[in-house]
Amino acid sequence: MKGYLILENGHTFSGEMIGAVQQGYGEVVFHTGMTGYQEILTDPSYANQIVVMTYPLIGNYGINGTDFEAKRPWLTGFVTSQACTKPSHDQQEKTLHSYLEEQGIVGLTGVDTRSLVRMIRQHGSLKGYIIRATEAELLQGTLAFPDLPRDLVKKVTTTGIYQHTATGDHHVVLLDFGAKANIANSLAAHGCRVTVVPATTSVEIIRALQPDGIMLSNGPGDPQENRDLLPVIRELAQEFPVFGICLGHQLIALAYGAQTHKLKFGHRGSNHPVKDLLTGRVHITSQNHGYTVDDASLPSVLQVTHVNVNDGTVEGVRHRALPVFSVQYHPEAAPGPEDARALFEQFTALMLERKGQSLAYAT
Ligand SMILES: NC(=O)CC[C@H](N)C(=O)O
Repeated sequence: MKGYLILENGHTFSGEMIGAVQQGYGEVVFHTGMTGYQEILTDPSYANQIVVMTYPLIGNYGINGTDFEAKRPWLTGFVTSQACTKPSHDQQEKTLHSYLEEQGIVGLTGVDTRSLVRMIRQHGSLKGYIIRATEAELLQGTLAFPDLPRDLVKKVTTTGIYQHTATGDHHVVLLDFGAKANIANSLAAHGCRVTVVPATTSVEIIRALQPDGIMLSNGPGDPQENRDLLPVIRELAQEFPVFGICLGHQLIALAYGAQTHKLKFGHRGSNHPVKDLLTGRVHITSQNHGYTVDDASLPSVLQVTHVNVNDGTVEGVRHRALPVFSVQYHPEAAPGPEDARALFEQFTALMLERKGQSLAYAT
């Protein structure tokens, strides 16, 4: 069935509908990874976005039963140049098409993604619809492009407290702003017992859980929508080691008075070079963010620890006096390289130090 991606700047791209045959509306963003589409489909940070894959062949290893980042996708559409209909992998359980269909997500394939991505790079991110060609013809000229829903963190966060892992040397309370499963998995792999709590959990409840450290997760939307969470983060940082990833990083920066702004078209891919200013080493990182922390707005209590080699934006900070640090990229990878896994060791070292057992900032 023929379908269109209709952008707010008036441009239309045609293709074939896959997945659920319905309308999808969102911010159209692109991801440059060659693999990792299953993790991208289920990363809650993509809520209300239509994701365009720049790599031309997507779906060739199918969908397996293990690589999900969340129970369901939160994105509103998925665009490819070519969607593979006959995947081949020993763990493959279903095709990309059947997964999208089952999850009620619309996709469009056969799209000229090179020219689409060039347009997004020139204009900045754009809102758009995926829509059946017949429906689009009926609606011609009448489509409105309203602002996208706000406060997405409260939509995607867990509704209740739960234990991800029951045993471990350090008890980490993970504030779920739309957390990818691999954050809790990476913590567990580094010897942590993980309790996941809703984004709006109070300091009193978190304290009663007796954590050794606090993890602030990734999550969707504009970080500035979450100002109500900042006092909680500041208070937790006085008592516990805190590690923030992506949205968690942006919220730490906002909590200490920095500003964030929207990037022209964001960073989404699996090979973004980031320089660690403390060691001089460059790591290849997995990224997915549309906003960034303003370097010039950082208060003196926060030190920039990482920068993006491509565009110089802030990729990590640490507090000068407290055991609080964060990165804009994804050390839990999935999809992506594993260069940055040592950050989890840094976090466990800080928790050990709090217990009076070791030195912090092991390098
Ligand atoms: N992956 C994330 O946590 C993204 C953070 C934020 N929503 C952004 O787009 O910048």
